[in-house]
Amino acid sequence: MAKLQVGLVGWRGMVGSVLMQRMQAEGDFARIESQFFSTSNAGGAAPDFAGGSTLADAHDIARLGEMDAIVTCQGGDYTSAVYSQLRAAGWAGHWIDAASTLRMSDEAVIVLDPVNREVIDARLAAGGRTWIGGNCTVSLMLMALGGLFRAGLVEWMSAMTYQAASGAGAQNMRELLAQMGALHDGVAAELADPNSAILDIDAKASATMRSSAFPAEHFGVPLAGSLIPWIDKQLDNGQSREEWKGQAETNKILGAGRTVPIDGFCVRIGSMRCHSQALTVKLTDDTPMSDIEGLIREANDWVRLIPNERETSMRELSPAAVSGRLEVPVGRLRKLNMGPQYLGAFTCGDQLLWGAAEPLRRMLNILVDTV
Ligand SMILES: NC(=O)C1=CN([C@@H]2O[C@H](COP(=O)(O)OP(=O)(O)OC[C@H]3O[C@@H](n4cnc5c(N)ncnc54)[C@H](OP(=O)(O)O)[C@@H]3O)[C@@H](O)[C@H]2O)C=CC1
Ligand SMILES: N[C@@H](CC(=O)OP(=O)(O)O)C(=O)O
Repeated sequence: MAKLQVGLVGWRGMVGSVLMQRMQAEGDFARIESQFFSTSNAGGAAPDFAGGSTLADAHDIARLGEMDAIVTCQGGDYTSAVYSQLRAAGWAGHWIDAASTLRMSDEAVIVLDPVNREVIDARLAAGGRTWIGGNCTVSLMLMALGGLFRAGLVEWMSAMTYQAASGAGAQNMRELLAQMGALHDGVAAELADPNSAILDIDAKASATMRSSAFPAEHFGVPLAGSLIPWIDKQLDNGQSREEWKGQAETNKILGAGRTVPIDGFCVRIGSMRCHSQALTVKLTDDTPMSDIEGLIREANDWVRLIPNERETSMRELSPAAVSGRLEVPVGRLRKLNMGPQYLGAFTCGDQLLWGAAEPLRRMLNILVDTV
């Protein structure tokens, strides 16, 4: 059988680079015929790892239209510029996209196959052609607690997030490190002197952070040594758009009849590429902890239950431990003081893997296996 012709757009960006790493690691390129596209270097050389050849123009609708599937990590502006033109030209191929632009449209499924494979399969059987990766925070939360949702145990949930710089883009990751460096540079002499006063060091660090010379072009404000209590756009109801996605995308991914209320606050913190979340779950009944742990543990191959103990939690449930790994640890599990139906949990995951690239390459492989 002929291999799928797959167009890859946005492959050298941050999400795209992680996707390329994962596709190489899993041998995905051997299963497809790949054609690389570029918005900036058409005619240039395609990357060696996929056998070379020439980059095609990512705005050439006729060339894109020759693909059986297009995988794009190029961003929402590109999706807005190209997707409807391609469909209007009669293209019936599969569109797999990291950007949020099409997520809530009726024709699109938000893909996270360890959680919603049935939803994907049903839409495939019905002729679905548009597959969009979910918001990173939502996908990571569902990889951690999908077992409770699947069992119908979640009456409502509140998610308080601690989101990494990578979610804002590559330049923001660089700026976070530049901010850390500037903070250190500002007090290096005092730090080298064990007798210097801590309050003097603190005052100097605060002054550095507030100075107009502090590098904050991308975040707009200090993140290192501070935090940012707003992610994405402001909505009329007082939520940030990132907070809005929690309920909207979770329920769409699950494809259930009932809407599970979800709300909370999304906060940017100074981690590099792992998003963490403190979750409060109102359970539908007083389910015993052993059942809860079993449901979470057995939900998929990547969730890892961390016992609610100090040493293990500190060592294994943090961005430093999880960065670059596909495992999604979840721990701090305990019933809360509010009553036996209230469960607390804490989870941490790499937002460039399960939060962005991994669901896309897995969707491509589902297509390779089924169409
Ligand atoms: N950042 C994240 O955590 C997540 C992002 N997404 C979505 O994924 C999409 C892409 O995001 P992201 O990967 O952060 O975007 P990037 O800005 O890293 O990359 C996007 C494109 O910018 C172009 N580009 C220009 N200069 C450079 C350069 N020096 N190095 C690399 N690429 C360059 C490339 O296009 P070309 O090669 O054509 O010039 C590249 O494909 C967005 O829609 C975003 O919403 C989804 C989930 C998480
Ligand atoms: N908004 C996320 C990253 C992201 O790109 O999300 P989305 O794919 O929903 O736009 C963050 O800042 O951490």
